Amino acid sequence: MNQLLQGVDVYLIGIMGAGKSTIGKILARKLNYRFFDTDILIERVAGKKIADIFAAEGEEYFRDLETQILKEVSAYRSSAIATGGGIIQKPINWSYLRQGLIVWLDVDLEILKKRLSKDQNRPLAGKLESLLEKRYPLYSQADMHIKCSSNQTPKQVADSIIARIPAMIMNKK
Ligand SMILES: Nc1ncnc2c1ncn2[C@@H]1O[C@H](COP(=O)(O)OP(=O)(O)O)[C@@H](O)[C@H]1O
Ligand SMILES: O=C(O)C1=C[C@@H](OP(=O)(O)O)[C@@H](O)[C@H](O)C1
Ligand SMILES: [Mg+2]
Repeated sequence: MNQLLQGVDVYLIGIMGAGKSTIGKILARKLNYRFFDTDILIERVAGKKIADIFAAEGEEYFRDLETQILKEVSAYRSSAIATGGGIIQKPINWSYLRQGLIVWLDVDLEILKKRLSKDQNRPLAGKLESLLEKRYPLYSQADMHIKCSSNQTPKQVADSIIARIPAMIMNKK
């Protein structure tokens, strides 16, 4: 698999709660890749939780940090990157995402609502439905569309991504 992959990076995109962070970590382990999570790196650089960055500095500041971090991680090969749900909003971010394979984790709204109901660190969770509607056409521009059902475990989702990667790479050539 790794020979087939040739170090091509895998970027996970999708709305908050889709499983990018959870599945990205598993994917990296299975592929023997590095794992980056843009949100974790933003929190590390800012020295505070995402909710606190939004509250103190605002969304624009967060988005600028997000682009800076994305640019930095895009310099590495052989990595799986869990992005934040809003990364697809800025056109410049696509120039970094396009350096690898872009995988969209698509999860039904009812499942997302359940998953996010107790989370305190997603300041935009209240706008889930309108964000999903607005962003859907952007997520649709991914190289791979993974429709996740409610009974699939994160490991199963990671395996279905891995199974489709070789064909994706062939298509990109
Ligand atoms: N396939 C799955 N099945 C069940 N729960 C999941 C699945 N993927 C993610 N989760 C759970 O949903 C929540 C959000 O997942 P997370 O990976 O943080 O999503 P994202 O990074 O896309 O916002 C977490 O509590 C995680 O454990
Ligand atoms: O959808 C969004 O705009 C956001 C999603 C979050 O990441 P997850 O998608 O990992 O929850 C995080 O980047 C921030 O709260 C903003
Ligand atoms: Mg995440």
